[in-house]
Amino acid sequence: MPGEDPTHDAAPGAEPAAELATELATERAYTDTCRAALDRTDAATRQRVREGAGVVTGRHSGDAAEEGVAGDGASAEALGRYLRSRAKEVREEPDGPPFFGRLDFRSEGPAGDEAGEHRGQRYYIGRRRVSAHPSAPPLVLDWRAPVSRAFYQATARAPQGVGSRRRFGWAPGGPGTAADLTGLEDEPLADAGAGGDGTASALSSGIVAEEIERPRVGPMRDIVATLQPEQDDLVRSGPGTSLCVQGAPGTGKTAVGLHRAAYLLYTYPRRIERGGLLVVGPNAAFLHYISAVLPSLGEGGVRQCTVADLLPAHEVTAEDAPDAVEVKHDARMASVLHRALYARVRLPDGPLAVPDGSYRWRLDEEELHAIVEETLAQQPPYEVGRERVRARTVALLRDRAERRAGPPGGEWLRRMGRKRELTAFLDAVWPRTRPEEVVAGLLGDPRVLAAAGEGLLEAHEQRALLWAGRRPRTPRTARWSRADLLLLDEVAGLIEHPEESFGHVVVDEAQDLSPMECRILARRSRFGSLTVLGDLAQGTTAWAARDWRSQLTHLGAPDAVLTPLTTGFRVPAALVEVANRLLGSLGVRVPAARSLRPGGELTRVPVSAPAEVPAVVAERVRGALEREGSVGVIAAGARVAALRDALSAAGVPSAEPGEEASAPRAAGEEASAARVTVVGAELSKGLEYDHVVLVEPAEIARSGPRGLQRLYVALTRAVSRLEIVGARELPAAVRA
Ligand SMILES: Nc1ncnc2c1ncn2[C@@H]1O[C@H](COP(=O)(O)OP(=O)(O)OP(=O)(O)O)[C@@H](O)[C@H]1O
Repeated sequence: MPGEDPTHDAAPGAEPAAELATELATERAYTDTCRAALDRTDAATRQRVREGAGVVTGRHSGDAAEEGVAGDGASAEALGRYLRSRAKEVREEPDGPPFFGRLDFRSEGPAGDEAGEHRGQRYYIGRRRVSAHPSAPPLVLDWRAPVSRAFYQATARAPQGVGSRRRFGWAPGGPGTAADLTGLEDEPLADAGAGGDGTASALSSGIVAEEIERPRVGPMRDIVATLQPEQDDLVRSGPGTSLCVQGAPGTGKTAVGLHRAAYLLYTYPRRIERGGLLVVGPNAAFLHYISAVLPSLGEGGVRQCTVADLLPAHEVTAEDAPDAVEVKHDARMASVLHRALYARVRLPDGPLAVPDGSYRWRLDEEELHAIVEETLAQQPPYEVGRERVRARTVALLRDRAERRAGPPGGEWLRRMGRKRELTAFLDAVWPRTRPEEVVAGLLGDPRVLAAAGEGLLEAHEQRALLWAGRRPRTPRTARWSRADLLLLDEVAGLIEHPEESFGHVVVDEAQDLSPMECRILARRSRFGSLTVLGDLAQGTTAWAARDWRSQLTHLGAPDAVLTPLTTGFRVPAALVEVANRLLGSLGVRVPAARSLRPGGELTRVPVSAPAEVPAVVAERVRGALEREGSVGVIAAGARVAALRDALSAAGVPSAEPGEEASAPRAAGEEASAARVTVVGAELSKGLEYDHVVLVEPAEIARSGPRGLQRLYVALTRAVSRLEIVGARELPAAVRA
């Protein structure tokens, strides 16, 4: 492995062996200095947390850096919170190399001028800032600091003042001590004069290539050491911009989204941390897979969940027929629910008389009409609307009173606002309600549904929605289905804006969200921005998006900047070629992927009889286990359980996605269960395995209306090898 050999043949600027050995010795000594500083900082942070107060040695050099001495109660509380989370991080932050890169800025020549204040400076770049003392100049800069940008962006053509870029190779998985530093590569930039762009130079780096080729076992890793320029551009876009990344499989969408989250938290801590940052993924296995990335970047406090986790916490005890599910996910339901809710508002049908001591104030029907109509026209949240009607009615009363006896005091206004007659009036024109009442009222009553759905829902769609057998007596006893929770959340959002609103939301596999699911996220990012990640070609749900603009509109970010990523870091060229054959049959227009990784092994394993498939799969898995890395068996969902049993019977126990590390295993089985995962094509989304055994692709292709998309997902999970096992013919769309 190149990384273990200090004399490995490094890219441009490789040093002769003796010089390299000297350089390595110097860098190892620097590693020791950094480690000692890190140990001191961590010990000091722990000490400070124990003391519970004091000056924070900000790890952030952005505007959080000087977050300081607690003055008032509020900032003391904030400081306490910060210290607690900092202490947690110190415990959680894994050891690892203290730096992965070095920049040497030029001191002379035109590039030296370009270097500006960094002229002649040398900077080490790592996952976190390292300094001997809070006020001492940093030994290592955080990768997110502004100057680190040049590490990712400088090229021979546009050196940005950088004379030379150094990359470091470390023993994989090691704690990052001096002994783990195994190699380095220098890339001269400023005097190269011509040739090369960022991508080319990164790819001629043995250290980058090795990182990309490294076998995958366990959860996803961060990619800070090898971020590519176009990825870095996305990662460093500001907090006010919503982004949408249309990325072919393995182009690093997920990685980019998570690194952007880390970047935003570092650069805009007040703005982003106050609102909170949310990462939304498609399922628990995926969330488990990505769960280690942000903590490895020092950001532990980010909420990572599915859309369903954000929904009201009702127990799901009913199941919908597929046609009902489809209507409930449809964007039209938002309008239907809006109508159903506002159908409760009634225009006043008479005057209002409010007693005040021995006197009675009288408001005319027309005046009251105007109040209700104007409030409706302003479209406030329902609950706000009710209070607005109350306030405006009281204002009318005040005008009356003023004309008669001069301005009344605040106490009088409060008394009027609480009058029984006024509340009765409000209950009649703008009654209080709850989401459960509105949704149960709609789905339980054909007349209510017909009125709210008129011109929006076809008769057969209304029939699909109606609770026939399970009509509850009260909303309290209603049995809710999974899709009903979407409706409840929608209505809750119409009644009152959700309390939970995030400063930034990263949404992965966003093509799969239904309009109603998108709206759940839109409601929770009203004052923030979004990073929307996905691939239209991988849309496998019944409602998957076919174009980004409408999806972005549902997500509340119609103006998001749409950027394609097409350079793949996972799937090698030979396998991308097979997957790309499917693109024309998927009903969407997306740019094809091109792989950065040459090679890849594709093996077709025909099986003579369907009954023999499981045994052949077991045999191939056993063969795959002889090589390094993870093995994924991907099949149509309905086949997964049987395959798992067959593998187990053949002595190759496997795990479910996300369970690899904790899979139960008998003596002697350690390696297999931790390395072999059997997963349905649908659930394989976002995951990757070094070796994929793809079982009966024809079955996957026929598994429902988005079967070909599911097959496209399955075909793009392999990092190195893909074996296609099956008794059936390959689907026509993938045949060469
Ligand atoms: N710059 C990079 N350096 C090293 N590895 C990278 C880089 N970019 C992406 N990768 C790796 O490529 C693989 C695919 O990345 P990721 O899962 O983020 O892609 P994706 O676009 O979300 O894929 P999919 O659409 O299939 O879910 C991961 O193992 C990731 O770590």
